[in-house]
Parts: sequence; C-alpha cells; structure tokens
Amino acid sequence: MIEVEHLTKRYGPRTAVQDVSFRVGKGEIVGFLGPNGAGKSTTLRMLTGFLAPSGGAIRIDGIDALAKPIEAKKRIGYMPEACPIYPEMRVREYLRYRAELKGVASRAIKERIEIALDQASVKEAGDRIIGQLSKGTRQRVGLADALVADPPILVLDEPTAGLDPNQIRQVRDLVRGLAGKKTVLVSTHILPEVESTCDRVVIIHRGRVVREGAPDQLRQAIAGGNVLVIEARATHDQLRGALEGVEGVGAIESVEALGDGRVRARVAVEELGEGAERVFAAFARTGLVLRELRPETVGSLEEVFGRLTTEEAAQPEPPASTDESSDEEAAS
Ligand SMILES: Nc1ncnc2c1ncn2[C@@H]1O[C@H](COP(=O)(O)OP(=O)(O)OP(=O)(O)O)[C@@H](O)[C@H]1O
Repeated sequence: MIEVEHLTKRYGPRTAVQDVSFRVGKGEIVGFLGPNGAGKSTTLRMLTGFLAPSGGAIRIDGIDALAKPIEAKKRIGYMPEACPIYPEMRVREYLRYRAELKGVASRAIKERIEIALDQASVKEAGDRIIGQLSKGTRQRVGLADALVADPPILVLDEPTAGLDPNQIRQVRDLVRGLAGKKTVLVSTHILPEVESTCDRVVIIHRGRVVREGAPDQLRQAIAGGNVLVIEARATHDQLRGALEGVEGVGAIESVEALGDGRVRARVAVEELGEGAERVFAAFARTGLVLRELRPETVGSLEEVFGRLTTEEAAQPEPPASTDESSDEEAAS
C-alpha cells in the first residue's frame, strides 16, 4: 500500500532524509521509529504530499504520488505532529469542514463524522469547542479528522506526543484496533509503543533506515547470536581452564571480576541448550561452583535502539546548515 524508494530530502546543504526505502503492506501496522531529528516527520510529510522530495519515488496504493499527488492523497488520512485544528470551532463542525474539504459525498458526511468520532473515542466531546479541550482529546479529534473520509491508509506522526499515560494507552488501543482494517504507518520515538502496537518496525536514524523487522526479530538480531552468561566462584584462569576444549563452546567474549572470588563471563556457544549442558558438565568435572548459567537476552527494544544508535553515533555528523528554510515546500 505504501512503497517508498530511495527517498531523499535536502534542506540546503543538510540532508534530512537519505536514500530511505521501505514498504507497508495492506492491513499492516508499521512503526516508524527514531530519535528526535531522525527524519521521521520529513519522510511522512513527503509521502503524504505535503513536502516535495529532493529525490526518490513514492507509490501509494499503486499510484505514483509525485505524478498524481491528489489521487494519492485521497487514499491517506494524515495526522501531522502539530495538528492544525481550529480552536474556535466545535468538534462536529470542524469534522464537517474537513470532510467537505476531503470530498466526502454530502449525504454521507453526517454518518462519517459519527463513525470517526466513535473510532477515535471522542464522541462525548462532539459538541464542545476545540480550544477548550484537553490536549489528549484534541489529539483524538486529530485522529477523527484522519479517519473521517474513511481512507484505506493512515499516517500518524507521533500521535501520543505530549499525552499522559492514560491517554497514551487509549491512543495505542485505538491504533491496535485498526489492525487488519487499515494500513497504518505510525511514527514515534517511544519504543514500547511499537512493541505493543506494531507488526513491523522501520528504524530511522540520521535520515537513514538502520534496521527493519518485527519487534521480536530486531531484538534477536541485536542480541548477536548465542551467548551464555556464566557466573562462577572462580578466577579468570580457572574459568578459562574449565571451558578449554569443551565441544560447542567458542570464545569467551568478556569476563568481569565481581569481587568475593566470583567472575561473570559471556561465552559464545554453537547452540544455547546444548551449550549450557556442556558448560554445566565441564564445571561439575572441575568442581568449581557455578552460581548462574543463562542465555543472554536483550531486555527490551529500548536496549536494541540504544545499541543501534550508539553504533550509528560512531559515524561523523553530516554537515549542518544555518539555512532553516525548506527549498521546495509543496502546496498542501
Ligand atoms: N524546514 C527545515 N529546514 C531545515 N532543516 C529542517 C527543516 N525541517 C526539518 N529539518 C531538519 O531535518 C532533520 C529531520 O527533522 P524531522 O523533523 O524530520 O525529524 P523527526 O525524526 O521527525 O524528529 P522530531 O520528532 O523531533 O520531529 C532535523 O535535523 C531537522 O533539524
């Protein structure tokens, strides 16, 4: 449904998005994850037709979005980061205005507004003045706006930014509830958000895609193979001696002295289960006390992200520009 190929955006000499390619299949919920300034909003604005790319291609539901931007836009409900909502309008009045703008047939507008209010869990605020709503409720009005024309694709830019934990949960539930019904691309810099709502994650850092996969796959990929964590009452040399020549046991990747005659080591093994059995037997043979033996796991995607961005941070910064203006803003 969404195909992005070699997308690039330069702001003067600064390249904000560089050679970004990814796809979002029909009915998929994909998280677009990256730290602040990674290029998420710039990418989303390009693929929703609000910003002209410097290079690359975008296809929305098979339509070339650069050649036929109006056709492509009709298929997308876009919720920008700072949702432009008119504070003096009432919610239903605003959604009517938006539905008309989006070309919803006039006989269908009333029903579409009620459905969108319901989907965004904001029905109770339908007759209230937007300027008097809490930030969370306003955010949900933005979501109702994205849904009002019943587009097959939703592009949501940080929909939970600035919300309290309760409101965040509501928005997450809502996005999850769209699974299978809509194709969703949702940007965030918050990892638990993608873990709990997304089928797949595209991680962007400094304008480039650094990883892509299911949240679980990403965690495994970064765990870096089969590693056992061993804690024993032993010296470094005793540990090395116990593991020497044990079948299926590879390099000792690190050893840490814990004091009190204990060490903790990370050891590469060919296979986790068998490796653990063999390490256990080897320690039993030597009579050394084994205190802990477990596969190394990466706790959360938070850690994955930390590792990825640290790897990337080792690379030099792209040249900065003082020109903050966009070179080719597209008409909305
Ligand atoms: N109009 C602009 N002119 C110049 N540089 C810009 C402009 N808009 C964004 N940038 C720069 O492009 C880079 C990517 O910004 P972008 O807003 O896309 O990041 P983001 O991942 O959405 O981050 P955030 O969550 O902070 O919005 C940043 O370095 C930003 O400073």
